[in-house]
Amino acid sequence: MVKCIAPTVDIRLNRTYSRWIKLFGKFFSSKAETALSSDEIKQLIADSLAEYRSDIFPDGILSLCTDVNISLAGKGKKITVALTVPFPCTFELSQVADNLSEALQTKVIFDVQLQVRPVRSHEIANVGNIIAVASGKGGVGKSTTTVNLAYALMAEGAKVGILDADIYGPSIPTMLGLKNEKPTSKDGKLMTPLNAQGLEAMSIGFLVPDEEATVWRGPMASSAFSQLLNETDWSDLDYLLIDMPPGTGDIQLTLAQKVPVAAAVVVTTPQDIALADAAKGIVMFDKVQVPVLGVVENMSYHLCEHCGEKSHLFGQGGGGDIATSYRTRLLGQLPLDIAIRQDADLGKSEIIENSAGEIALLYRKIARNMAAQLFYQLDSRSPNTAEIVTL
Ligand SMILES: Nc1ncnc2c1ncn2[C@@H]1O[C@H](COP(=O)(O)OP(=O)(O)OP(=O)(O)O)[C@@H](O)[C@H]1O
Repeated sequence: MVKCIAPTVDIRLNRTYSRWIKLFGKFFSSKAETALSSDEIKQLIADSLAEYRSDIFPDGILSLCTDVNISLAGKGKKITVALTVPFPCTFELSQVADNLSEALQTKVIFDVQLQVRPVRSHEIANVGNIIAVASGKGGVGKSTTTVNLAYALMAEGAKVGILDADIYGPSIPTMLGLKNEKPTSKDGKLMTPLNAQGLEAMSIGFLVPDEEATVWRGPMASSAFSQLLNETDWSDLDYLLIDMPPGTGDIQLTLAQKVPVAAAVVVTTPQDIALADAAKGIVMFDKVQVPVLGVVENMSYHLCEHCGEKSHLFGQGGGGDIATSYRTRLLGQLPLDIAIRQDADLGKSEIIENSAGEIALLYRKIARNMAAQLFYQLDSRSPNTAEIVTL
């Protein structure tokens, strides 16, 4: 009988790469000195993807990816891992690929397809999941955070839109560098959203002068908002982020009820007064059965430009405490940083400027956490999926 020997390729594990050696465990110790067969390499990669653990992959990468295909080209000079993921996570997977490349001493690349399923059914055409970004108190950086999270989701691989529900003080046009722009319409019925570097945007600020909307009463403001939501020609978005008006009054409650929001994120600063209002925000979403994915703590700390020392100007630990008290989670913390303020004023974003910069990476991590939470908490196969409340 002829014994079939799998062809070997010139790939050996990198002995010095301790993190992955630990992961590969006994396989490494038996194989480190020998060239590996292509089947062994594929198995090794599959095992390491299954074993990998992080906040967004608590049960490994393979447990939730589909269409996984590992292929070797050019006699093992390049390994491609093709897979489909249910939430955007490009940066984390690129780090995994880098680690594998180093451990195997050959180029490993991930060919990632994103397939985000809507967790709540609704009538808004071409929109997957609607996420409300809210704050109990004004001025905590909710709009700035919404814009940066939108770009961060895009950098992680998603198609994203932003809807400015802050009818009384729309700041999204300025923050996207679209002040004085007007939406057009192809059919005279639906408005084509404006496009800011790939991010689709709609705001009352594009349609009426600021002073005009400021005097609208509640019902007028909420019907203007419904029109913006329903009469915009979005193009196949994975996520639509809604920049909610600050506060927890009637207008916010009406919007939270009227819009088929899949979930909400609450932005706060660590000051006591902001935290108390953030708590009211969480309670408001609870009331209308909109799950809160977590809290983003903005202006958490300041890093001294000269000595690098971290100072907590507005207090410390508040965002985490409130998340724990209200049984949600802290999605992340952002510094008080002049670059964030300047970008917002100039209609730019750190993520567009440099998607691998320090601040961009913080926003990207929060965006991944948010999208992963939406998937895990509200996976439509789970009994926790929100009921649609139609009023
Ligand atoms: N992390 C940050 N570092 C520095 N400046 C920030 C940060 N976040 C927001 N800002 C600045 O704080 C100001 C308020 O931000 P923003 O308009 O986003 O707040 P808001 O909560 O949306 O306000 P409101 O809803 O009351 O209009 C802006 O000038 C913005 O540039």
